[in-house]
Amino acid sequence: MHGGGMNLPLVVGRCPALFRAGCARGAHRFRRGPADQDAPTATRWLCSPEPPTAWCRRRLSVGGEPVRVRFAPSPTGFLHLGGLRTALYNFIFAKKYGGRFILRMEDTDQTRLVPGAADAIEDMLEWAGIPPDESPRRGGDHGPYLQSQRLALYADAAQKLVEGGMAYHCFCSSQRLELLKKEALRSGETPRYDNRCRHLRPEQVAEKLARGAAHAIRFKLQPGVKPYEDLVFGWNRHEVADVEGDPVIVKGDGFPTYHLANVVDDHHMGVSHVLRGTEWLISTSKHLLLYHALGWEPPTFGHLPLLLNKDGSKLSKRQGDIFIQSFRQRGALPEALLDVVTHCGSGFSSNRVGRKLEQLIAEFNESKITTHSALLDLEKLPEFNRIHLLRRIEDPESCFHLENELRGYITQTYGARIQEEDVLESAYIQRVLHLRKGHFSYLCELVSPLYSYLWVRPAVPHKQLEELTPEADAVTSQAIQLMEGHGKELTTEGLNSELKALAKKMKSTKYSTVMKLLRLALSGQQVAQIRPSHPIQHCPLLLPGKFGMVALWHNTNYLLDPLLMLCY
Ligand SMILES: Nc1ncnc2c1ncn2[C@@H]1O[C@H](COP(=O)(O)OP(=O)(O)OP(=O)(O)O)[C@@H](O)[C@H]1O
Repeated sequence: MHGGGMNLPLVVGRCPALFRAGCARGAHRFRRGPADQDAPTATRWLCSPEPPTAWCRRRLSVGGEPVRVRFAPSPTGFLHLGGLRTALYNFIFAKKYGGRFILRMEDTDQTRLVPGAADAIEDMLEWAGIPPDESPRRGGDHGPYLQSQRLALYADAAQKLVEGGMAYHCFCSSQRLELLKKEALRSGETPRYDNRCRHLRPEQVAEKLARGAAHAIRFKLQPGVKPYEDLVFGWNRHEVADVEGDPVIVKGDGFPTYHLANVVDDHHMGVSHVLRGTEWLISTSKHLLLYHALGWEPPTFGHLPLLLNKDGSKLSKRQGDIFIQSFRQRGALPEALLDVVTHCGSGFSSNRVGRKLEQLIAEFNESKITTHSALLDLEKLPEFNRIHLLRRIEDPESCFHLENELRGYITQTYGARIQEEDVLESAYIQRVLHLRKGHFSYLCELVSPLYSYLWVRPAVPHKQLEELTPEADAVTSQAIQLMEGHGKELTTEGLNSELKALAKKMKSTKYSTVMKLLRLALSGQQVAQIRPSHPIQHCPLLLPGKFGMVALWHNTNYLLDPLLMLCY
């Protein structure tokens, strides 16, 4: 199975034989070769012909050079869950190894910039609890952190490459490039630049530059790419010159392309580990050629699996519904979103919900990151959010913030309809939060029509109550007396037996009708709201179903008002 190696076009992955034999990182010095001619769909695994070289092999520099990782989004849209996942892994990696987490904005594609996106991305990282140590907003020793402000560095690097004969000016028009592309497609080949301008004589180049001819700069791809060890994918080598034309590194507008800019920035910013999405795996050999040509030591690379939509497509900035801020607006908590992006596997020994960031950092293990991408599962978000809301309610400081947020929702939703100002008081709101915790997934549920009785008196027509029983007035006035008599000392258990006794005294009203009547009068609800799927032992003052509202109103000193209404 492991034969001798030669120039193979694509090298990705681990040797299944070794992997099965227990080598976790897969195939040291093995690479995937082309499929056999007679078995085109099979994969042959071949020995790597050359041992990996030291410069492409730098390991985690714990205790040595500081770990510096960067999250480098393009502000061509807002942060989405896939980006959040990659940012989180960078953050965790930095914190685990005592390093620094850098945010760099890759804003060189000026045509696609979205106003406000750069700021919004940084806002969302902060909101998610994974703030960068260095960033456009925070600054740092290796700034500026916006690529558009680092153009001189790219120009220097490009000039160095041109002067060293490793890059050249390309004067090909867009029409010619388009034609090349069309011809390739017509003959069933992969389009690639034919490297024509590589062969221009120096005087031809000088003449064109002198008359101001439009041009780009292309990097000369050299054969003989060296293998490198990816933290996730193991040994890799992509003989890029065999399949691609020389890539543009500086565009006609003077801005660098991703390939040059990220190499130059990672070098000047002292980035030790590049952890980015797998879509860049194929480009890494190209980047290593650039490092080599510039005489720089490359960082260690780790390509992270992508988050995919259910249809298998990559999450994209063009999908508004997966933006972090839209989840935030809908009431999702950052901890719940972190659960969503870590729950789909990879990087942790186990898949647990409800971990705090410190636990994620402690449990992170980069050797557990898998190579396969993960499908985004948003169905679990409400449940994750419920768990984290419950935790926040139990923490006094977080509960105080929730209280304020909920007060905002109440005034926004009910405004002038609020008759009793007490419902806005801290004690009352906190009480509601504690009584209902574990029963709602989003804070705004507490101001939904289902819960309106908590904030405004229900307007239940007397006639509707009488439809339940002709003894409606008698039942309600006796219930009032009962509550007045006991005051705050009435427990739910006590109330339960008292109401049973009350029902017995009635001529034609069963106990169940008494409860229905009170529920309707107090809440405006025909049916009990407590979700049977959730245990209610956390809510000692709320009995399942029928007693819920009575106990709540009573114990919040809000007691008899709603019942009194019935008397008029
Ligand atoms: N779906 C995804 N899952 C995991 N990581 C992702 C995903 N999409 C992007 N990333 C990573 O997030 C980082 C920032 O990406 P970027 O801002 O370019 O987002 P993008 O969605 O890829 O952009 P675009 O939609 O413009 O292609 C990169 O390292 C990228 O690999």
